[in-house]
Amino acid sequence: MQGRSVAWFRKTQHTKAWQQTPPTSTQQSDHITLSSVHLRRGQHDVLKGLNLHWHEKKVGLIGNNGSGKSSLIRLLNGLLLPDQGQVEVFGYNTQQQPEVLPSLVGFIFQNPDHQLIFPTVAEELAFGCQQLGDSPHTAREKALNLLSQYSMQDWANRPVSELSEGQKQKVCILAILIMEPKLLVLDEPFSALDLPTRLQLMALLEQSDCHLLLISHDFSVYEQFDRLIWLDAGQIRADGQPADVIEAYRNAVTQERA
Ligand SMILES: Nc1ncnc2c1ncn2[C@@H]1O[C@H](COP(=O)(O)OP(=O)(O)OP(=O)(O)O)[C@@H](O)[C@H]1O
Repeated sequence: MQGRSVAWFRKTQHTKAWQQTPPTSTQQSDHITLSSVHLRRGQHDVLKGLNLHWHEKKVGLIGNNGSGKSSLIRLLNGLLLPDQGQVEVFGYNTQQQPEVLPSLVGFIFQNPDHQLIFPTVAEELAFGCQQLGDSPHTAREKALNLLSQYSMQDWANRPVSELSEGQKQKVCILAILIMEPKLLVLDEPFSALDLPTRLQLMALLEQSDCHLLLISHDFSVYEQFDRLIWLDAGQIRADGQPADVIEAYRNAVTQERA
């Protein structure tokens, strides 16, 4: 997705849907389920009858370029809808109840510049709260509280444009976490970042209580993950403990190159 549309999505889609359509306890579940999902994009059958179900907190998604990872994650907040089959996120069908999804599912993309739209850090963080119905005063208080929680009080008035890439990505993550999504989806969020910054951001994510779905070509980030899914040409090729799935993927790539 291009940057402008990510910003647009955050600005327009994080509406007051949560207040308008509060999820009921009977509706909510801890599962995400894709049932017989077919997805066609352009001339490509990207997903071909995909069945996938998970409840684990930290799940990774790997696969070659073009295997369908980004398409799959866009099904989780209704940015894409399946041509056939169903997607249910915490009990909500993405076709039947799309209005609830922006409050449940947060996205972080590779390039923070595509996501950040306000001049200062505090304004950026407060924006999400205002979208969820807080007054400007309450939203700013929440932003300052969150910054203190992460020992970043002095970041409040820093101009976003003067932050490094890693610092911007940190602000992006906080700007989504402040909205308390139940699922946070990250598409290659660390690819431009050095090792210390990656470790710092992973630690930040691990402190949060939400479900994570992470796409990364850097497999070291999956060490502490509960589950890793390997998507190959729109189908699940392996699914299980990260170490096992990474080994299977590496072996397959090595054999295919031989
Ligand atoms: N906007 C689009 N219109 C048409 N086809 C698309 C579009 N975006 C992706 N595709 C096609 O869908 C298929 C899967 O792409 P997708 O971006 O989901 O793969 P990916 O696994 O995320 O790849 P990468 O690792 O390179 O980001 C590819 O064949 C791609 O050409």
